[in-house]
Amino acid sequence: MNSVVSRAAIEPRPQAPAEEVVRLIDVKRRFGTTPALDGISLSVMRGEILGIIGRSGAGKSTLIRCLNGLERADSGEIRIEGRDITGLQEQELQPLRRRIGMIFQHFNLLSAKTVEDNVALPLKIEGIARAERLQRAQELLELVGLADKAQAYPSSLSGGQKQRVGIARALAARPALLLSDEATSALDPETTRSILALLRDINRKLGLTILLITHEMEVVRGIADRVAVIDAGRIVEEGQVWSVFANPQTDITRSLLGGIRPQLPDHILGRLSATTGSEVILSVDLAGPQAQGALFAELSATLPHSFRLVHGGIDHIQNQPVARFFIAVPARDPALAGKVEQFLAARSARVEVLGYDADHV
Ligand SMILES: Nc1ncnc2c1ncn2[C@@H]1O[C@H](COP(=O)(O)OP(=O)(O)OP(=O)(O)O)[C@@H](O)[C@H]1O
Repeated sequence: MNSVVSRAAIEPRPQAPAEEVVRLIDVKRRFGTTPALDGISLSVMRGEILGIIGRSGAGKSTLIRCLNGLERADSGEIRIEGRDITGLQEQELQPLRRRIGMIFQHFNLLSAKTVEDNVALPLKIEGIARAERLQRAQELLELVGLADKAQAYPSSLSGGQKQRVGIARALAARPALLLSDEATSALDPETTRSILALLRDINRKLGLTILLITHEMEVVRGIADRVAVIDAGRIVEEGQVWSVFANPQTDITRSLLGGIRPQLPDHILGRLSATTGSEVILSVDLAGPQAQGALFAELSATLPHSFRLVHGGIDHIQNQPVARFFIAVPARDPALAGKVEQFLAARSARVEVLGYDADHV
């Protein structure tokens, strides 16, 4: 991964650590009878990466368009660096828009311009002299690992390289906020990881604030500090990424997490019965020190032969262990599953009885 960041490339302004770059208060936007945004309140602090995740139609694009002033909110406040933008005229919005850099799913590069000219374009619009803007473009291309592609045209670049150019261009005018609109959705998993690592690297070293809109939990997991889950124009869940992964509170979040958390294998799920079987199948969710695995050794010592591990694993999110296991408890002693459940719940595990495994021998 080529993501060595030079501090001089962006020259962040030193700021108080707890300053809000973005604040939304009860923002509403309706299209006919559809409430695209139905009372959104949220903050993004300077230097933070906030992931906003939701299914198709949840309101993500409307939120982005309201943030960059392309769409007007019907009511509520949208503050960028403390300034309410909701009542501003188009002319007044322009300098504020320059405080927001954007990267897009399809990169939006100008095909007739070189990489260097694409990156320098926001500075040209600002009226910066050519020599100065090309020097800045060169610094930024070094920042994103593409110093040797300055004279290339976008058509000769891979998707990952095009997005690196997009990131360099978004940073050209030294924005206070980087808005990422599904920026990795068109990329393969490996390229996605390298782009997320680059964004994380820039965020850590330079304190860049990032608001990242996505429908993929993998993206949130890879980069965000905090996550807000949006559904039908409302934030239905919000918190530290590891904590939301460990203990999702809504069905929407659970369904968005579905693809990346261990699930009971289909062949076992398919034969579960609600009433009878040789084993009771339990899911066990753990976070923090209890997720390190010692809990099952303890359970085994306290209640010998009380379970077998069926499936699952330990993940690490924001350096916190987050685990999900599926265990099978013999059903011949009807009280045993209850004892196991009690033992685990007393040690902060979230336990759910999924059913009886009818066919296991
Ligand atoms: N210009 C518009 N006119 C009418 N309805 C709209 C308009 N823009 C958005 N909507 C509706 O508002 C709701 C939210 O749409 P939005 O595009 O913000 O969702 P999204 O989360 O970005 O979805 P996707 O991931 O599919 O882009 C949807 O029901 C959509 O149909």
